[in-house]
Amino acid sequence: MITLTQLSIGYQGHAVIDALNGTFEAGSLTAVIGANGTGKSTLLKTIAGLLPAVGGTLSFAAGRKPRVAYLPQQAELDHQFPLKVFEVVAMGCWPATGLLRRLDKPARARINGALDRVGLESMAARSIETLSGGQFQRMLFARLLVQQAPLILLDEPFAGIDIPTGALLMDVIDQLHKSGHTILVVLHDDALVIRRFPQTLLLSRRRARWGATAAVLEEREGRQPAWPEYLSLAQASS
Ligand SMILES: Nc1ncnc2c1ncn2[C@@H]1O[C@H](COP(=O)(O)OP(=O)(O)OP(=O)(O)O)[C@@H](O)[C@H]1O
Repeated sequence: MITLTQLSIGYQGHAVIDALNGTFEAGSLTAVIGANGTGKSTLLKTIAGLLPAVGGTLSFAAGRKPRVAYLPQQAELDHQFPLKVFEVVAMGCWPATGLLRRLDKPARARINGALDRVGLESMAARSIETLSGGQFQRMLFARLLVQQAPLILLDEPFAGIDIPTGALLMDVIDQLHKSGHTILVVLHDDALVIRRFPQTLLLSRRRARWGATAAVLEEREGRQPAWPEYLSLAQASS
């Protein structure tokens, strides 16, 4: 679905990370992990087309970029906009219906079904300014369900979210994965990555590791000593 060839990403011509090579296969579910500042959000923004690549190429299957649904970190979103929950979820229909076309019955049914799926059926008429962080994220996931974009990019979707909401949203991600969407998710929770993400891209300042999650994490753990050196010495001298 997406192939990166010697891709350098960054800002104003300065690379944050250089020479990324690899492929996100069609229908894959990949966790993008790494320490703070290693370029995870930058990579998603570049794939979404919001940032130009600093160098190298980003190519898409069939030579055409698919429709993309991109969810930035919550902090980058405006929660104060004067819209109702239903209206935000209905935006997911725009690629199919156009901006000004009235929503037909099947479209309304899709929107209501998505609100139901994320447990917001009773909040359709609520103003989005009144939503909690978890409710806001549920609403955005309902829009993803309506949108049905082939490529889905999620930047830390569970940050600041309560556990039941996180579990529900992870199930929605699984549902989208099973129905064939290609999904990249930036995460900081290794336990979740191991349990639920078949593929991992680990970004670091030196080089990226890419592949089956168990192999990528094993390689990373393998590089770290089990105990810090000073502790081993202290034990040896006691
Ligand atoms: N608009 C910008 N202009 C210039 N540099 C930026 C900009 N946004 C981010 N950076 C820098 O690019 C680097 C990568 O940032 P990015 O947000 O992609 O990291 P990240 O891996 O997503 O980090 P985190 O886990 O903290 O969210 C950082 O050094 C950051 O300071």
